[in-house]
Parts: sequence; structure tokens; C-alpha cells
Amino acid sequence: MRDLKELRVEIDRIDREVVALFEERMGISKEVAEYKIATGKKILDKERENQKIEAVKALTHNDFNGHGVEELYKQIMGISRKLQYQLMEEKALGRLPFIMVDELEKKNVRVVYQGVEGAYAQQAMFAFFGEDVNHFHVERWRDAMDAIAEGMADYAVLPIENSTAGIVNDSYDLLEEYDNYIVGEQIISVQHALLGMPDAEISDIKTVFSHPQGLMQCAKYLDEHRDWKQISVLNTAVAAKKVADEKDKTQAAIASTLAAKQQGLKVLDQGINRSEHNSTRFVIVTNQPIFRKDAEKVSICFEVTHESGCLYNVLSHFIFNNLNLCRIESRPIPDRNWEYHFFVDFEGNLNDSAVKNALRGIREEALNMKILGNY
Ligand SMILES: C=C(O[C@@H]1C=C(C(=O)O)C=C[C@H]1O)C(=O)O
Repeated sequence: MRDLKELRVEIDRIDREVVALFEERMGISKEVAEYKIATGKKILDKERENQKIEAVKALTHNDFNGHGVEELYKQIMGISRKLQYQLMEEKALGRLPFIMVDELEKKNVRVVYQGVEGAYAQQAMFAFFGEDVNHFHVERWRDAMDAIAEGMADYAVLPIENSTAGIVNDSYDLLEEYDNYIVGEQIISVQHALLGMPDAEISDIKTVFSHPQGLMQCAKYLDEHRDWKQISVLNTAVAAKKVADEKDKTQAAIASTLAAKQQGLKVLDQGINRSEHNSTRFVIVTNQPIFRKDAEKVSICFEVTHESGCLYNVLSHFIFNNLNLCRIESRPIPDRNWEYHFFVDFEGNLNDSAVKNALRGIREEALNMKILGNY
């Protein structure tokens, strides 16, 4: 048996050769990039990469090494492409189709939110734009997206995520569907109350209305009242209005105390959400691709092919460019069972070269990619 020290001396010698060859290969990759930039060719050449993997596998002498070399070459070619994107970024600039602004226009604008007076979205809108903002409300989130797409409003306010109940699925799907862009976000502390008719007591209640998120956020409380029938409605303020309109003292709503005031309802119980830190994050959406020059979070969505390693490959662009991911979500693609849209938020500004570089790589390598906004 040879001595460990002696073996390691040999490994060190081999590694020096590997690194020298790696650097030589990257030098050639750079020249390939110059050729591609000059001729307007794409960086990724999937066919060439597949042939390359087959060819290097064929050089190995057993299955284990065959798999190893495949992994190794996927990495090497990934790094080689990233070098090429970097060069493209330096040489062939190409602007992202987004316009930078110093500040968002918040005065003289019209804002739409979904729900009725007293909705948490209204609170979010007031917090973001100020209480004197010109505004109106619509029945559905889709109507709010249509209102900005058609120029009826300058901005829409949409709930995107709750700290207890998780993401608001519909908002994600609409962001993917519409060519509207996120330009801001607003977090609102959500404290739910149980609201009933002025002459009602908790013991009278048989039915409770709320948005599904409201019901979820108060699931623990509702578990203590299993005889109550739970009914989902469009939002919490709609639930309060329904109770006020129908004047039935067996009916209650889970909504804000502001909604109680606006609808003349009695607060039967307060702080009924599971977590006292219960908060909802709203996004402010507009129909133009603009971003503030000091924006610090980018949201994108993309699809990848249904192949092993594809998501990893897209995410590697964040690692390589040293970008910090804040969240990742997936949503099913309708009519394509078990395929997903991925939504990623990461820190950065569309003007940062690291961001541009990562986006360039993802745009080329994912099936499709959409920048949802920078805010
Ligand atoms: C170097 C090239 O660019 C990319 C990187 C490859 C590699 O490192 O071998 C192969 C194909 C391309 O995706 C090339 O096109 O040859």
C-alpha cells in the first residue's frame, strides 16, 4: 500500500493539470463568446452540449466514471456559459425592457383595489398612497388587473402572501397571465375579529363568512366552534357587508374592526387569528414596465422543461452571480398536469450587472421567463 502523503502528492500534480486545462478551456469559451456576440448567436447550444456529454462519457471505462464525467461536464459547460453571458453583458449591452424612474408617481393617480370599503386591500392602499388618494374598488382581482391593463386605473393593489396562511394563489396566477408589473409592496398587520349583528351574541352564531384566507388564518379559533358552518366569500369586507345586509343574528363575518365600523356591526370577539403577528403582503401593480432606481427586490416567473436538473440549472445563475433568493413558489400550469410555473423573488436592482447577467442566463436557458417587477 502506498503512503497517504505520496498519494496526495500525486493528486496535487493531477489537479494542477486539471486546473490548467480548465483555464485553457475557459479561454477558448471566451473566444466562442466573441464569435457568438459578433454573429448574434445564442450562448446556449443544447445540441452541442448533449453531443459533448455523450462523447466524454464514451471516453470513460466504467458506469461510475461515466455518470461522474456527465455531472462534471454539466458543471463545466454551465460555468463556460456563465462566462459567455458575462462577456455578452459587457460587450453587447442590450437593455432590459424596463424604464428606471427616480420615484413612483403617487399624487394625481387613480388606484383600484378588490373588495368593498374596509377591505384589508384598502388599508394597504391608504398606507402606500396616503388616505386622500383617488380610488375605486372592483369585485374581483381579475377586474383590478383589467382596470390597470385598460388604463382605468394607474395602480392596483393585490394581496400576495399572508404570514400564516401562505401565498394567495390567484394573485400569482394573474401576475403570470397579465402584462402588468409590480412596482411596490405594502405589508399590513391583519387582526381579524368576529363580527355579528348589533343584537347578536357568540352563542347565536351558526354560520360564519369570510375570505378563504380569513378562515384559514382563524382555523384554530374556528376549531373551537365546530358546529359553525364556514362559507367562503370574495373577501372579508364582502363577508361583513353580507352579514349587515341580511340582518340575520345567527350569521357572523371574520373581518377587520374597521369593517365592523363601516357596516355597523358588533365586534363579538377580537384577535381571533392564530398568530398575533398575522400580516399580509400586498403588491402594487401597474401597466408599465417601470422600476425605482433604488428598488431592491426583483420578482420573476419562469417555466423549465420536465427534465432532471433543469430547476437546479436556473437557480445556479443566482448562486453564480451571488444573488440572494428571498422566496420561491411554484404554481400548476392549467391543462398541463404536474408541470409548474416557478416564481422567484431575489434581492437586487435591474441596473446591477449581477442581476442583468443572471436574468440573461435564465431567459436563455429556461423555457420562458418573465420579469414581474423590481420594487
Ligand atoms: C462553448 C460553447 O458555448 C456553450 C458551452 C459549451 C461548452 O462549454 O462546451 C457548449 C455549448 C454551448 O452551450 C459552444 O457553443 O461551443
